[in-house]
Amino acid sequence: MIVQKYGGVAMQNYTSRQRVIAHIQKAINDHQKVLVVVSAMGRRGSHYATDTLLELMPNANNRVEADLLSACGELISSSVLSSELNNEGIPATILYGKKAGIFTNDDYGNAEILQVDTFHLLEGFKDHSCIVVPGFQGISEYTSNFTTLGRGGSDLTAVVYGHHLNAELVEFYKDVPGVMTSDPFINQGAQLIPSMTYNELHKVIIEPVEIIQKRAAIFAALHKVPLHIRSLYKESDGTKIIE
Ligand SMILES: Nc1ncnc2c1ncn2[C@@H]1O[C@H](COP(=O)(O)OP(=O)(O)O)[C@@H](O)[C@H]1O
Ligand SMILES: N[C@@H](CC(=O)OP(=O)(O)O)C(=O)O
Repeated sequence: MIVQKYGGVAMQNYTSRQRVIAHIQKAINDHQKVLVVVSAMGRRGSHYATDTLLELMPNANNRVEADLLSACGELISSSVLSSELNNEGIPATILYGKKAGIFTNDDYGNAEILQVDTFHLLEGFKDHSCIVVPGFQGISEYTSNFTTLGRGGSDLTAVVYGHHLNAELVEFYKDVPGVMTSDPFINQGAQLIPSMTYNELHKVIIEPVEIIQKRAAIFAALHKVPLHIRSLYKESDGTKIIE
């Protein structure tokens, strides 16, 4: 069983999601079961991207409402992908809200995960090779409100599931070949790093555009979750994060 995470760029349109579906099919062939964590579609300006949704509430002073609004992006994305997988003949199911099992405190916008309940995921895998879950969100243990896990938080969702489900691997499909010596969109001479330690990964996570969310990298290092960061588009081997 593996976990795959697809970010906003991978989920942005039908064509990119066709690549997502091809990677999921391959994962089912190779690993039998795959948990797919998705982010909201696209970047600022795309209809359902997190930043676009948040523009609907420019003066948000109620963090309950802001988190509910942001969580909608991943709910849209996961429902669309699950439907497209089924249309392609890949029987997938979607789990969200309490059934996704990520329970948090009430620190809206940057909630802390208090408990992970994998019951419904394990039940789902009895009948399905593929389960799709919206990333970036949890449910408050105290109020049952939607909460979010900090910007870039779908990475954390994926790593947390990887740990609690004892996944063989957590894969991240990005718009870069893997982790490079620096951001290739800034430095064209950047080189792919084929493998690195958790410590080395930590050093290349530089704001504002983090290759992987810092909280996710810290959690992965703490629990030794095996990570593979790779390209959605190119048949590159990407970067393996090893101890
Ligand atoms: N060292 C690095 N190697 C590769 N990409 C990097 C690096 N540092 C920053 N980045 C940036 O990280 C981005 C990928 O992260 P992100 O956009 O959060 O992915 P996604 O949302 O698709 O999961 C790349 O588009 C790139 O601009
Ligand atoms: N959509 C959320 C969560 C996330 O992880 O997105 P992405 O995987 O596209 O970075 C955000 O923009 O913060």
